[in-house]
Amino acid sequence: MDQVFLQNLNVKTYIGVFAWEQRIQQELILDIKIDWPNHLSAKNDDLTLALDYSQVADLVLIFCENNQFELIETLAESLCELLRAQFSFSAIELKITKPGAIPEAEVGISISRKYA
Ligand SMILES: Nc1nc2c(c(=O)[nH]1)N=C([C@H](O)[C@@H](O)CO)CN2
Repeated sequence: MDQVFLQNLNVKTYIGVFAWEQRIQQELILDIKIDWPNHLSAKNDDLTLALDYSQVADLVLIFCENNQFELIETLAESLCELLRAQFSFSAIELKITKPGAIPEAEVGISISRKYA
């Protein structure tokens, strides 16, 4: 399946399990891959038939700015549901990296969801 992707999307959000984290916005890096049949938009050279990555980015940025979770897993699930409701795709892969969470490594989670 073709995909539309956004890589290294930098968002700011309230995220974390600790009290100090719940008072400050932190940076997360998102990599998003969404299954989308790109041949239709290509054939017609028509953005309305494409999955517009700008619209995806705007939705994700606004959601992150306006919501707060403890776990990045919860944010990931919520974002997949939000994007699926808006754009009706059949599958999504989402990776969230939390820079600076621990000094020794780059850490995060990834999820993959398929819909009927
Ligand atoms: N699998 C996860 N592990 C951890 C998370 C998380 O969201 N998912 N969060 C934390 C803390 O918030 C940490 O990032 C603070 O530095 C720890 N482990």
